[in-house]
Amino acid sequence: MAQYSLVSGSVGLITLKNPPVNALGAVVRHGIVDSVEKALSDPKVKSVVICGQNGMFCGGADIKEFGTDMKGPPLIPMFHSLEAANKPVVAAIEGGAFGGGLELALGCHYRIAHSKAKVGLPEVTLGLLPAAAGSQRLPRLIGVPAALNLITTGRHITAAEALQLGLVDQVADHNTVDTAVKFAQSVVGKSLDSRRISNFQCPPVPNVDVLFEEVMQKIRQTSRGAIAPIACVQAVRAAATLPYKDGLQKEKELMATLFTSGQARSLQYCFFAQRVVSRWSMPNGASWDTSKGRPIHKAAVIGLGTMGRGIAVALAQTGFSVVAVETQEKQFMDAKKAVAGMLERGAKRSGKVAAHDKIIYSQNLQAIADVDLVIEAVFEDMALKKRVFRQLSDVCKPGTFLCTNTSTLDIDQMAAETRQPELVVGMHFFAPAHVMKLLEVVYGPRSSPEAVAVAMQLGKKMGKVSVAVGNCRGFVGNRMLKPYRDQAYFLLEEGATPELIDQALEEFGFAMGAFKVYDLSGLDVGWKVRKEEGLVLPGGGSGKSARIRQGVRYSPLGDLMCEEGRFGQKTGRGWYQYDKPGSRDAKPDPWVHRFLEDYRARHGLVARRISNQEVLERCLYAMINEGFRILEDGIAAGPEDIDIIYVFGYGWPRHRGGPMFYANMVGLPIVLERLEHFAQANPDVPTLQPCNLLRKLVASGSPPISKWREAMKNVHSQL
Ligand SMILES: CC/C=C\CC(=O)SCCNC(=O)CCNC(=O)[C@H](O)C(C)(C)COP(=O)(O)OP(=O)(O)OC[C@H]1O[C@@H](n2cnc3c(N)ncnc32)[C@H](O)[C@@H]1OP(=O)(O)O
Repeated sequence: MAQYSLVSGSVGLITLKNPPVNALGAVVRHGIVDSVEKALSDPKVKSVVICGQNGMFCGGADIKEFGTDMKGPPLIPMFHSLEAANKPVVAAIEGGAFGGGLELALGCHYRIAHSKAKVGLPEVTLGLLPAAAGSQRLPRLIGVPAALNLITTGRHITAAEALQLGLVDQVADHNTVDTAVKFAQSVVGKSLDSRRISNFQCPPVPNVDVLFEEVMQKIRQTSRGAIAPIACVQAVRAAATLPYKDGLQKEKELMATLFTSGQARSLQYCFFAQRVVSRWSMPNGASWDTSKGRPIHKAAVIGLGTMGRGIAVALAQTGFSVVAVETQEKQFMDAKKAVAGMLERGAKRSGKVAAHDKIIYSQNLQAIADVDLVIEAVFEDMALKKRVFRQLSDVCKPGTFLCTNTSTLDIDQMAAETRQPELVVGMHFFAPAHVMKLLEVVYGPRSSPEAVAVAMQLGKKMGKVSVAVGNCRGFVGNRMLKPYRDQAYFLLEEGATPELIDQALEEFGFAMGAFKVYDLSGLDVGWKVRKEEGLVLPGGGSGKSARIRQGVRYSPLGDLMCEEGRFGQKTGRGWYQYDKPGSRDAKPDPWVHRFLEDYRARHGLVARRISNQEVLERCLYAMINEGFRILEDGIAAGPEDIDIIYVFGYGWPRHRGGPMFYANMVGLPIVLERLEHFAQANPDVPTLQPCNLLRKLVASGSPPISKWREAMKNVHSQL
């Protein structure tokens, strides 16, 4: 609702009330229309202030209404009537004004923001554009380049930046509403013509066509197929080149396309999914609202390789005291230098002081005796990790949480080495750990709810999107990656090239195709693991058994590449060629094509034409099928958990919502039918066999993704 009151004898105060963010739902919109009418028709009222309750101006349109028939007054006429009012209207912005909330403020004659408030037009992140005249008013107010930046990125800016851009008129340090009321009184009688933004011309931009051409080109390169950023540019261009009324019409047309698009649905799903996963639960019933963590003041990182360095930096930048331990002399010296550099660069970017003093370096494990939490990041070797956990259990004070950054290994085996296995959890960071947003928090059968709560809270403090998952090989992310990668290799055997597969995946929207990722992360990493698993045969093996391991189809292509010393970017040669070792510019390599032809000839394989569609279906449906198995096994609490992991950790295009949401969009019967088809053609690939949960969902009429959790309830959990 919106509450109306008369304050200071002459100011009509309209307070938006719709917790938690005062979104502009139908009831609020009715409330605003009624209140404005009261204020404008009351002769006692000389000016109007609009604010939001509980320190929050307005989080924008109510996103939950988007899928409905959206009754109630529309926003644009409401903002026009505010702007046309003959009494000054002032927005008092506390907390934040986002999307429709900022558009409401732009309809007012003046804007006053609290110094801690943030404002922005984040519609693009929801697959939309600011279509309550925001795309037309903002460029007229702050100029085309600045508006383009805010609208196409959706970034939230501080009150200080908003003041500098001329987006707000004043910044208040104390009571914003009081300040706004006084301000409103002070401007009574002043002409409002110059305050009505829709009357403004956009400040002229030299070479406007060139500017838009450049921006559009950049956006096409970076948007990975997302349509909303492009529509945003087109809408701002309309503001820059057309009269307000025509620009508004263009905004409406562009929005009509976006509003019902699958991309908007996907992005809005991601918005809510991100919030759903923060409300974690474990199969034993423990959950975010019943389990409390403990405060962490001092943490330790064990092992200062790539991951350990990133984790130490992330912790220090969050404000934790960190003991960084590395026992090998050379690695220790290299790490100290590298971490200092990372902190310096981070400080330069953020404008904050580098947090060097937060980190104490040591080569001695005894230095961590008094820490509250340890994150182990030593080499991915179970014997080594077990030894480290035994030592940690001896050295640390009782009650210290012991976390492992393993990306695949069984955390329960590590817990078994300690005196308090209930304090052991996985904290699987993604490289580079100080940059990547995702954190998989892995609970084992003995992990306590308190330990999970601590890891989840720590992740949140570090600015990570933390997802609680169960303990199995590869957890959620890497477990699903395996069938995807297997299919990519099988497709090479059947006639594809790395370029063909990567192009299909990148056109789909992945940041990088499977083979570019291999080259980036190093082919030798997986080779080492496969060797330990006994999968690697010299020369890839021979005869029929060369392409079968433990009864299932296996491609030795990755092993053969490693035998050639082709480890990827680091050696300047991998699935692509690079100018020099360490270079990132991947070029197709005729050597790889010949290598594949020789391989096929050796194994009697006849290359066939492989379409982009087949690449997508084989790679993605195999991955999705594993996702359903993960749900079936109770390793992830719901499809949202899987999708958020893929969007934040694996370069899955957000505008496609995550693998499980994508399956829901494609249609479960289609996914099932294609998997059945591929499974029949590849009986030696068990990961293509459709799993029971998928079959069950299809048999029960393919309910929408929001109902999958119900269907999962009756499926047996292995935890
Ligand atoms: C014609 C079209 C016109 C206009 C288009 C729009 O306005 S689209 C909406 C544009 N607004 C946004 O994108 C803002 C979305 N919200 C946020 O970014 C954050 O919620 C916000 C406002 C910065 C607050 O962040 P905070 O971390 O404090 O809270 P949290 O994100 O956890 O949100 C709390 C709960 O509020 C729900 N919520 C937030 N915004 C909206 C919204 N606009 N509509 C509906 N619901 C919203 C959010 O889901 C949380 O709910 P919960 O059930 O607690 O998970």
